[in-house]
Amino acid sequence: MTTSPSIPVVDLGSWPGGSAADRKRIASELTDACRRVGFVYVVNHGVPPALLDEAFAWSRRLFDLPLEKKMLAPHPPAGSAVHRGYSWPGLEKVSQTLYADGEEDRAKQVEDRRVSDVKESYEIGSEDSIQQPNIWLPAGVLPGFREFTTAFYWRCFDVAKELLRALALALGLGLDDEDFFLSFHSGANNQLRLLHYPPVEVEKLARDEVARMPAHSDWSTLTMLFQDGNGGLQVEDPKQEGRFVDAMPMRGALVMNVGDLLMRWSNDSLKSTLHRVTLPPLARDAATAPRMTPARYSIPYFVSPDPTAVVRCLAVCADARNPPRYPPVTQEEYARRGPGGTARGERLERTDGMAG
Ligand SMILES: O=C(O)CCC(=O)C(=O)O
Ligand SMILES: [Fe+2]
Repeated sequence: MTTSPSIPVVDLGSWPGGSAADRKRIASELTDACRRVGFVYVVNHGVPPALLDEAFAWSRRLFDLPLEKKMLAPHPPAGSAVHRGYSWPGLEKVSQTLYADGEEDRAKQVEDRRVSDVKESYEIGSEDSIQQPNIWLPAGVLPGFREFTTAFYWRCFDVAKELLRALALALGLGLDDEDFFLSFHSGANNQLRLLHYPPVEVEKLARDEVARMPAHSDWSTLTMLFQDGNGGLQVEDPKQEGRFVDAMPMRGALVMNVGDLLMRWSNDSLKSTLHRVTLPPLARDAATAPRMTPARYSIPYFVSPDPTAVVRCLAVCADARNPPRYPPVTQEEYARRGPGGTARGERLERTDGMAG
């Protein structure tokens, strides 16, 4: 399996216990990738391949359950602020309205989508979150699922903490204050998402008669994504608006991307890049294209600040010639605005009113 040339690869292997020089180099590589592309493959991140295989196996077991069993943990109806539990195929419709730089009132492009996404998902948060209580299947339906996924949630946060430390180090926040971002992230407001895209007709996907996940950015500080080997994730080319490149699967790697809040914190110097899930590369070749795409499983982990954390433009990212572009906002307020809330003059709309 290959990677995409335009998405950098960063090896985190010598980050823990590495020399100061090693850590600086890794931190700069990661942060440069966030500046240029907003997406980066991270290898040797510390989640063992066997644990990832187990996570995907639990995801398969969950989605293999009959619909009526999965519906025993239903995602709350549209309009609810709670984004937990099982979303059945067609419930969610991701769309994004793009606005000219920072201006909320001038629509540059308005997407009016009539099709729903052919995917199902299950959202898990921390057991400590009061605002976002988990919605579990009744005991006995998938024994072991709750225990595995809650432990996996915190395992992912261990990796996220190192990524947040590296970003703080390279941005030069204070005197080597690696823990700057961590002080806003207790981990309780993150979200683990299991995603399953069932096979769909290649022709229909190619003609936009069905969708998997249309272009959007994430609301998080950062997102870590684990994907299976089937492909389909695409990332907007930072040099050419509207052109998307494949983020090819790379076994064992995670794909990290900058979310809207980190972009806001960094005064747009780190990029929250549009991405989407569409036809996998194999299915685009007319000569060999199967009639149906393979199924796709992916596991994003959205890392967000605590609800009362104030996201304020970092002093090191602004000066007289480049003043702060956004007023300070709490995570809570930012999330509460829901569709129409702007991170960088963009809107992310979902049928359930929440986003990762
Ligand atoms: O399935 C994927 O690879 C993408 C998921 C994603 O972008 C999201 O859930 O925000
Ligand atoms: Fe996303």
